[in-house]
Amino acid sequence: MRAAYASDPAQSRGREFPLEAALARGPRSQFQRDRDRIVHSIAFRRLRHKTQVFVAPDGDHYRVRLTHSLEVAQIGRVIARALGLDEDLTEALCLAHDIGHPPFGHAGEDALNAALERHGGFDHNAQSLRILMRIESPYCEHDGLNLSWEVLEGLAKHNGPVGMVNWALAELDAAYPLDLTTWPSLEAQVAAIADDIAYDNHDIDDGLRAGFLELDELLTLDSVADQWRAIERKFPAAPQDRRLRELVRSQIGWMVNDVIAETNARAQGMDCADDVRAAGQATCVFSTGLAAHERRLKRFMYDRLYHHPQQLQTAERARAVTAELFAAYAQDPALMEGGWVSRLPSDEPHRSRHIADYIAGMTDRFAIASHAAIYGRTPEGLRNV
Ligand SMILES: Nc1nc2c(ncn2[C@H]2C[C@H](O)[C@@H](COP(=O)(O)OP(=O)(O)OP(=O)(O)O)O2)c(=O)[nH]1
Repeated sequence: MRAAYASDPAQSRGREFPLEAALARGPRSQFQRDRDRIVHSIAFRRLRHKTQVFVAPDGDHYRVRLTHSLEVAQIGRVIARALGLDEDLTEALCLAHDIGHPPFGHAGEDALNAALERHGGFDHNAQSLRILMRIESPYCEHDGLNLSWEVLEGLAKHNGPVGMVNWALAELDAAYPLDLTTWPSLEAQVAAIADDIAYDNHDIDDGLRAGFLELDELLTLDSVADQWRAIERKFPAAPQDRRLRELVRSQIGWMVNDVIAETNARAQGMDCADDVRAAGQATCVFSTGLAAHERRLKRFMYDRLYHHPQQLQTAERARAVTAELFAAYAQDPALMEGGWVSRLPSDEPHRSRHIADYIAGMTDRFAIASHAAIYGRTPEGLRNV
């Protein structure tokens, strides 16, 4: 049953470019249409070759941004349904939340941010909106996918109210105001916490698979050790790899149930979606106990996996490759493919931002191939799994 504080597609604030009446009356709700526009986008398909944790992994079982986004959507839908929220809006937000990531994940983002230092910097969340509102343009009548206000609002405020507004977001917000200073809908808050639940857990799985993490190290975290002991008691004879899958599954279940209970309690008395926006604080959160565990887990993952010496080395290489691509296109824009050369603005900051848009849209493998074509050798030291 739809909760009073759920977003209602029939009450959507609309789109930047109004839909033809015939389209608006079709069989799908507005948020269903948004979800479908995202699934059919090129930017979404490119996520299959974008870094989650490991750059261009050779192993088929590692997460990439696409499989991560699908896992986020699965978790988001479970939470949304339990809370009576709009599942289509939640799913649209989960599927689109990483669309602005450049190649090589955070390393690529750091390099583009440095390249645009004098031109306002680069931020993957703002870039998601730039892609969806301006860059990917499958329609004849306007630029962008022309998504509902609620989807754009949720993406812009993936991390809550926006304090420091990046230039890209400022530009889009000026054209189509997104109320950046309030909290977003509960659907957006669910998508954000589903993102954390998904990567907190699948990165354990991938870290163990890659040999960057060891089970003994993980068991130094009390809550993980408790769950592991329960699994050992329940399945004393099961092979280790299955028990590890049970561990990840058990932790996801624990987190999901905790979020549902805590959010349910906090949302009591809210009568509409705008009550969530006006709450002045997050409504969809972990309980205090689980939040403390999750912080410890994240710290552990940064120390042992994301900032593992081998990962830092790869990141250094990825930053260099991205910076070298930027330098090459800045010096000779004709190296860019397709219509990117003919659309190149002549003035700054627009010229540099255009080049950053071109690079940010690349998959890991396209960036590696482009670098190889320009510099005459395949960049080394990027892959480690
Ligand atoms: N290899 C590597 N992976 C990282 C690093 N920092 C984060 N990650 C991975 C861990 C997660 O799978 C994922 C989390 O980053 P996201 O950009 O998806 O979320 P984050 O919370 O940083 O930002 P967001 O919520 O999107 O504003 O990226 C890093 O320094 N190196």
